[in-house]
Parts: sequence; C-alpha cells; structure tokens
Amino acid sequence: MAVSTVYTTQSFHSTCSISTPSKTHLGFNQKKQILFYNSGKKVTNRGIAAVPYVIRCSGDTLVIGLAADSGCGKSTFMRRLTSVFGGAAEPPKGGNPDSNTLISDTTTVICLDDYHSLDRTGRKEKGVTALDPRANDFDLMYEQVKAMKEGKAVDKPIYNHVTGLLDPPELIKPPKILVIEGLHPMFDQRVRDLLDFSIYLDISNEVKFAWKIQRDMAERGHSLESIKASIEARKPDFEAYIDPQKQYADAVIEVLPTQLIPGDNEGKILRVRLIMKEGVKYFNPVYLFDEGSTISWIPCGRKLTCSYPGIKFTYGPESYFGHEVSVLEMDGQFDRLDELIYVESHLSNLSTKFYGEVTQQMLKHSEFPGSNNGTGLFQTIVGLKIRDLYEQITASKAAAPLQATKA
Ligand SMILES: Nc1ncnc2c1ncn2[C@@H]1O[C@H](COP(=O)(O)OP(=O)(O)OP(=O)(O)O)[C@@H](O)[C@H]1O
Ligand SMILES: O=C(CO)[C@H](O)[C@H](O)COP(=O)(O)O
Repeated sequence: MAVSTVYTTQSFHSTCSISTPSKTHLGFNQKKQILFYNSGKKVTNRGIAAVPYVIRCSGDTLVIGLAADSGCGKSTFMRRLTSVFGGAAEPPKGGNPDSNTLISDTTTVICLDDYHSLDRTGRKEKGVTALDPRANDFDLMYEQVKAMKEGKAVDKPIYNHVTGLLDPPELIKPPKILVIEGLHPMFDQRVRDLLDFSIYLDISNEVKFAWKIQRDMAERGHSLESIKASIEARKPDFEAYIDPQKQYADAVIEVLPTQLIPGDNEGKILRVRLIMKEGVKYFNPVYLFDEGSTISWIPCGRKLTCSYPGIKFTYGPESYFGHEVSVLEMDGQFDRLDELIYVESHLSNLSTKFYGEVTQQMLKHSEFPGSNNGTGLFQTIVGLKIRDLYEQITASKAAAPLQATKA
C-alpha cells in the first residue's frame, strides 16, 4: 500500500478532518494527540509515519508578520490590506474600548504591543524601552501565535496605550488570516518560524522625523524638541532590536527622501523601494516590462501628468542581506491618481483579479497617507500578493487529500 503523509501534526483540533486506511482506527489521548490503531493494535507515536493518513485542517490560519517602528505607517498598511479582502475592520465587539485588535471577515490584526511584559511604569523603573526584548514576553507571544495557527482561540493580553497599563485579556478566535504587527514579529526565531509571509516597513530617519513632526506636533501637541528627543532616545534600541529584522522579511518597503531634487531632506517627495525576496513559495515578485531585466522608466508625458520633480520608476535584480531580490522603485508622486492605471498596465505579476484593481484600491483610499506616492502603491500591491498567497495555500491544501488518494 502506498504511504502518503501529506500533513502531520502532534495535536488535532475540531476544524481538521482525517482519513486513514480501512483497517486503521483513531483515538486521542488527553492532549488530543492522535493514536492510531491498526487492526486493533495500538501504533505508538514512533510508528506514526508508517500509517498512511491525511489530515486536512480547513481552518488553519495563515500568519503574516508586519514589522516597523512606531509611527511608520503600520496602521495605514493594515487598513489597505483588510480592504483588499473586503469588509470593514473593527475592534472586538463589546470588548475593551482600548483594544488594539482589528477584526474583519477574513483577517484579524493583533498588535504585538499586547505582549509587553512591563507596563509604562515598569519600563521606567527598570530603565528599558518598549523596544527592548526584556520588556516583552516572547514565550507567551510564541505560544499564542502557535495556538492560533493551529486553530485554537487564545486569551491575549491587552496593553492599554491610554493608561500605560496591562488590561485583562481578550478572547481572540483563530481567523483565516492572522496579522501580527508591531515592533518584534521577526525577532524571536520561534515566532519567526510560524510566519507564512513577513513584511518590514523600513522608513529612513529623515522621513520618520518628517512624519512624526506632522503627526505628533499637529495632532498630539508635542514640541519639536520632545519629538527629536524621543526619536534619539529610541535609536540605540531601534538599531539593536528592530532594524535587524528586515533581513528576514520576504518583502521590505523602504522609504527614503527623493533623489529627484538634489539635497532634498524635507520628506515630502519620497523614493520608495519594494524589495521582494526571490524563491519564496507562493510569492511571485512584481516586475516592470521584462522580468529579471534592469529598467529605468520616466512615465511622464502624454498619458501621465507630472508636475515638478516628475516620477521615475526603476526595476531590477539586487542582493539584499545575501538574498537574491527584485527591487521595484518609484521616486516622485502622482498628480492625478486615476492616471495610475497607465503605470499599472505596465506592471506584471500584480495578482489582481481584474484589470485596474490596483488603481481602484488606490482611488478608494485616496485620503490615506501616501496615496499619491510609492508607499500607498506598494502597500496596495503587497496586500494583493497576500491575498494571492492565501488563495494559493488554501487551494494547495484542498488539493492535498486528492493527491494522497492518487499516491
Ligand atoms: N505613507 C505615508 N505618507 C505620509 N505620511 C505617512 C504615511 N504613513 C504614515 N504616515 C504618517 O505617520 C503617521 C503614523 O501612521 P500610522 O498610524 O499608520 O503608523 P503606525 O506605525 O501604526 O503608528 P503607531 O505604531 O505609532 O500607532 C500618520 O498619522 C501619518 O502622519
Ligand atoms: O513603540 C511603541 C509601539 O507602539 C510604543 O512606544 C510602546 O508600545 C509603548 O507604548 P506607550 O508609549 O503608549 O506606553
């Protein structure tokens, strides 16, 4: 008899179905580990591989990691991502009004700030920042993300940004897609290994400063000096614990000052690079004109209105932390968002479901920050790639029992 082990797991949950040969019967121990009986004789765990069984867990959760420093556009990216799947994302109904979680039909976004082990006072007393691993509970993060990936609900703690305290936990049910966003999704190897796809938002210091000033001065009444001081105070820990995570990311969105205006440091016109790792299963990098070539393209002219300093796209292969990557870059900003369709029609592997879907998404959220430049464009594209990844993984799982039957 052919032996096909398509999916193996130590524990079994209610969303899974299992098929075995006719003479094999199943049992479960108290830990929900599967016990196989062959013609009435118990097969021990050691013998599991000898049993031709197929487990299909339709409820398995896809886990996406999104890493970035605070104030670098994670929330904006999340709103674009959940919009690709349709339906509004809202905090858990009837729960803590200061919850950091956002739930929509397909996705649940949890904020890793909820795994701070020290509250605001605790950090102050110990003299550590929230970026320091000592202020975070990676064991709990790992256990809970693993549990959700296996289809189990968890009681996740809540870090309350209003009070600076740790609030009572909230129940999070396993979604189809779980996004873990925050400072450290790729820091702990155990958590990193649970990720099906990972993204890093790499905002250069100049741009981070410009965004912080815009938000914290205009919206939160902070002074220029206090913003500068807070960025400086976080810098050593950012460099030690947050920034190194980008080497593990499958996609990085790098945001830099423009090169179209020599010496520009204002952070208003941006040069944005989408760095896409090659060889990642179910992820085919986007390309401009000709896959693998090196291209430079100024689309301004008859079909795209551009005011000073214009728009420039580049595309080509590069090496990033020793990995082969494709990089798509956009420098400049759009004057008229509806004309983005002209650019979209020259990009391939976008994972759209219909012609113009990228432009439609961008127009739908034209009020989000970055909608007229590469940040919004590349966040939208990564959102579509995640939808594609989810659909491919789901389809491959559905096909697995069929293949096993054929084996
Ligand atoms: N693409 C962008 N272009 C211009 N400004 C942006 C962009 N993305 C974010 N910002 C600015 O940065 C601020 C923070 O964005 P957002 O809330 O999405 O970041 P965040 O990483 O979730 O922040 P936090 O972790 O502090 O909650 C926005 O209010 C906006 O001022
Ligand atoms: O880096 C951060 C991630 O959002 C915050 O500074 C950290 O979570 C601490 O939050 P607060 O300043 O509200 O105490």
